[in-house]
Amino acid sequence: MEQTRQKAIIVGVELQNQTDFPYSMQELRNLADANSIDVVDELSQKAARVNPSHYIGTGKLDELRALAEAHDAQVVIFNDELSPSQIRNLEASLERTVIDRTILILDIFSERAKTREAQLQVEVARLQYMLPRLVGLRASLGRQGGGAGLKNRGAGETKLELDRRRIEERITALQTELEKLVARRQIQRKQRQKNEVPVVCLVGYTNTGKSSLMNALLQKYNPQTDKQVFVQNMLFATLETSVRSIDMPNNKSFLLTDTVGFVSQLPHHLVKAFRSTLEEVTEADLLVHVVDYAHADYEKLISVTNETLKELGAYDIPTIFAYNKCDLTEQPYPQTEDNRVYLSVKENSGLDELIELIRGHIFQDYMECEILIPFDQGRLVAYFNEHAHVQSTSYEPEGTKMKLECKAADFERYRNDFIVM
Ligand SMILES: Nc1nc2c(ncn2[C@@H]2O[C@H](COP(=O)(O)OP(=O)(O)OP(=O)(O)O)[C@@H](O)[C@H]2O)c(=O)[nH]1
Ligand SMILES: [Mg+2]
Repeated sequence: MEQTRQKAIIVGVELQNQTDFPYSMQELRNLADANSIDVVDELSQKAARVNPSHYIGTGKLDELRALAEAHDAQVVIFNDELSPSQIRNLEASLERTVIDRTILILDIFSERAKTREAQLQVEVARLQYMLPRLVGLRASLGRQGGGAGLKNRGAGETKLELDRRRIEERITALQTELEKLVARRQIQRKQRQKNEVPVVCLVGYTNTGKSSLMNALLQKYNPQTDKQVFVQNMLFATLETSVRSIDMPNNKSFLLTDTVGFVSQLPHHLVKAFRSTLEEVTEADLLVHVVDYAHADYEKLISVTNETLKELGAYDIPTIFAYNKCDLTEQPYPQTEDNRVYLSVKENSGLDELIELIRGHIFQDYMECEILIPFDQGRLVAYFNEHAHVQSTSYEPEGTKMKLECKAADFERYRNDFIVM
């Protein structure tokens, strides 16, 4: 049964010289919507800084109270992370549930988390956020007892007894469990590194089509696979990292990683908790930055993603751009321009162009050569058949002649075992 959606007012402070304010309020609306909350009105204030006690000034606060009453809105959502005392003061003054941007994102994450690792990460982030806010978060804390999401708001108000110590103990226990999972993931990653298969990572703002792109490439190159990933038209459909091998013809393959989408002001605790998941990004050989080119604010979304990458320490990894959803724009596609491919994953158009660009980046160190392998080095013939793209093979009196495209590193490694023609 459809639950009755809560009504909320969103509130933001526009700082001086802030250029992205309207956009950030829109994003807050989307986050509320993803949490099944209806935004019925919004209130903003221009100020040099956020009011330390009540986020907004006294006059605005009166205005906000009147607005909430007029709309019968049970919830007020603030566009930044509130301090513990701000939450306390605002709840006392508004007599309504007070939510900030951070808890909104945390709630979406906890509702979406499917794997144990993602669930642990979200819960750690959420508990760390709550710890200093125990007194303020009267209503919000109730949710802890009843599980994820805002749906249980109010129902657990009496469960406030979860005291600081129990929360701290719980964080420790969760972190211990998490470390075990992380260790396992790191072993897998080391194994992959040893295999020297290049790693390409899809990054981008949430809902731009990263997972769709992953599925389309899998469909194209590994059609027999049943390892498709989850796609949905919503914020943060993906919270877990998936790694798939894309096996192209010519014995060339790479690993493609799909991961969580970004949003502006991704809460600090969350980034920290997801660090192990996101480490995959920092160790990639190439990033494919997926852009929703049909989004009115796509440039802003690109810079949000770049900011997040910088925060993760992944800013200097070679990057190419996939301008997706061109089917919804006037832009001609498929088309490649420098480091950019205009494409539509939905229409299956532009995938070849994208793959070409990816290949150009990760297989730069491939070379073409013609070699003669003496018969006593027969194992090399087998090796190149498996690891290189062999264009022709012929058998000469002195050995096997092969024309092939192989890794420059392989060429160097076996340089003394064959004769270059
Ligand atoms: N019109 C159009 N829609 C697309 C295209 N590619 C993806 N979509 C849709 O965009 C929505 C989001 O796709 P996902 O692949 O889940 O996006 P994502 O980037 O993985 O999102 P998160 O995991 O939330 O970060 C889905 O509804 C897709 O069907 C495209 O080329 N054109
Ligand atoms: Mg996804």
